[in-house]
Amino acid sequence: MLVVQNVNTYIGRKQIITDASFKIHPGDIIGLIGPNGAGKTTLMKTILGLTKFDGQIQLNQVSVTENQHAALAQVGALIEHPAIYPFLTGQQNLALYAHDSAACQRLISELNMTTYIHDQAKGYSLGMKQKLGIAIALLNNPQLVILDEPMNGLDVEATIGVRQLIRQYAAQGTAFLISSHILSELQKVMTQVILINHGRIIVNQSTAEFERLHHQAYQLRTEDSQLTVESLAKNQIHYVLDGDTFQVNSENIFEIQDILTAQHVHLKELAPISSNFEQMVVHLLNQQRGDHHDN
Ligand SMILES: Nc1ncnc2c1ncn2[C@@H]1O[C@H](COP(=O)(O)OP(=O)(O)OP(=O)(O)O)[C@@H](O)[C@H]1O
Repeated sequence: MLVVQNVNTYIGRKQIITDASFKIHPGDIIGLIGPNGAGKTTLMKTILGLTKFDGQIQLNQVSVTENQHAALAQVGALIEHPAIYPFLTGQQNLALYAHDSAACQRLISELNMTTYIHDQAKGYSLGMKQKLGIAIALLNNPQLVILDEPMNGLDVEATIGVRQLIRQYAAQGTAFLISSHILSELQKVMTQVILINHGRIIVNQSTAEFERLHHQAYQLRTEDSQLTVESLAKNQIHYVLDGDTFQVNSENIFEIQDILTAQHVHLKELAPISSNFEQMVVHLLNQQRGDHHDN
């Protein structure tokens, strides 16, 4: 559906995105993550034809450029601050974009906005504006929805509501590209993760693949802890021992199994320690910096 190929984005003379390539398919929920200033918003703006870039961006085989936006009719977006007219009511703001008023009413009630939708938007709180911005992005059954920090300012109930809406739309084929610093929140919905650092995509994987490949820690128990301690130490394999449970790094688990087999020590348990997505991301970014001290 969306193909981004060898894209370089420039702001002024500064290159912000370098050689970005990825695809988005119907129903994908892509979590776009990365440190402050990594280029997430710029990448989103580039897809929306709002920046200078070279390379190819195509939506359903139709090119998007800085001056060619026809393909974007099927794209809903919320980038930075929602584009809301303050002297119009929420309802009037939505009506500016809505093709189908019944679908618009459904969104208002799904996002719990009925009590204030007829008030002027200038009196809305941050979260109320955010919900209105999300509603605008979801109007008219878009094929692709781009959301920059959508959970900004949302309370718990609104966060759950937006999460459910994202899942519901994705199940019907809408694709999402969502940036957020709240990784635990993104983790609940995303099916694919794109990690960007210094304007370069360093990871583009399904969340299942990401967790499998970047899982750092495993726990293992054997039938002979003492012999296991001696064998691991002799082979200079780092471990932490708690009772009879060893915590080891994922990159060592095949070697450990070979060592234990050679010593005729049987495994009682070998299992990944429940994944902490945040730690995995920090570890990857630290690896990029050539620094291995995770916090
Ligand atoms: N209008 C601009 N003029 C100059 N530099 C810019 C402009 N907009 C963005 N940049 C630079 O581009 C880089 C990427 O910024 P961007 O806003 O895309 O990052 P981000 O990943 O969205 O960050 P954050 O998580 O803080 O929102 C930063 O170094 C930023 O300083």
